[in-house]
Amino acid sequence: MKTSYKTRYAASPQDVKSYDTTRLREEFLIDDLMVPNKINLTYSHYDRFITGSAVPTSAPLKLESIDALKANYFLERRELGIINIGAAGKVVVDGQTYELDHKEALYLGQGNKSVEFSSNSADDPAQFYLNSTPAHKAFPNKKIGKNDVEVIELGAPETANARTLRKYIVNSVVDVCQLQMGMTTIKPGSSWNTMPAHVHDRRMEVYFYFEIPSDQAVSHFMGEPQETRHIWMSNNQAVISPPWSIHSGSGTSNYSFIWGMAGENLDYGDMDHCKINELK
Ligand SMILES: O=C[C@H](O)[C@@H](O)CC(=O)C(=O)O
Ligand SMILES: [Zn+2]
Repeated sequence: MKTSYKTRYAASPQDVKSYDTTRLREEFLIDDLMVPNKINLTYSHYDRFITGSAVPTSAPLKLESIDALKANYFLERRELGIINIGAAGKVVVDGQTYELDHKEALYLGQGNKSVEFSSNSADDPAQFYLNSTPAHKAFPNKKIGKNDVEVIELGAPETANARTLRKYIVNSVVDVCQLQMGMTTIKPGSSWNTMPAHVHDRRMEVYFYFEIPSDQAVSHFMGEPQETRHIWMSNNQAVISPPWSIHSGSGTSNYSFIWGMAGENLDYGDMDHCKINELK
């Protein structure tokens, strides 16, 4: 069995106030991503959002259904977003092959029965990051190449938050039920993402941090705006952000991250911003 999964339940902000470092990490940190020759998944009860990775080496990896879905196949009642952060690879979906180069993405709609991941080179594998959410309507599969994304420049060097945000799977690029995904890259010399911070109680979010140098780290900030906590993150780790929580981070170097969201609406701009000098 090359597919395994863990379950994470939803926690209330009242409870999270009393969590120590260990408990906070047990509930929110995902630290088993990008393991070669495995599909590792985390099933969160926040919006039933699945976060995972597939790193095929010499043999392809098949996306199998997991017991938590009680489904005949993984995408029976789900949609899936895939972003490749490794070398070139392929995703074969019901006989159709999609070539995914570094930082290319694929949206798969509900109803696809067979999904198989492979790398073009076993020594330099593809690294597929996966986000999946419940879906009850089948939208067409779509590859999103580097030229298909919507690019926004945010922040400034003076406030150490200069970054480039790329929207890959949003409803202006591809038809989706509820999944949204994109990638943000912090510019050299800057460290802060998503600052000014925001919450969006309509949607939960998962952040996957990558391109962090091995001797550096990112401190991820979570919690209600007036009751924040932090989690130190290493390269290729993800963190679940409850709908009531801010999700912001500051690195000891620059880095990139993939954000994925699901919930009540598809309005990317629906955020309640927090005043920086009012955070606690
Ligand atoms: O709700 C939106 C998400 O938190 C991210 O898209 C924000 C982000 O990448 C950034 O500002 O750096
Ligand atoms: Zn957000």
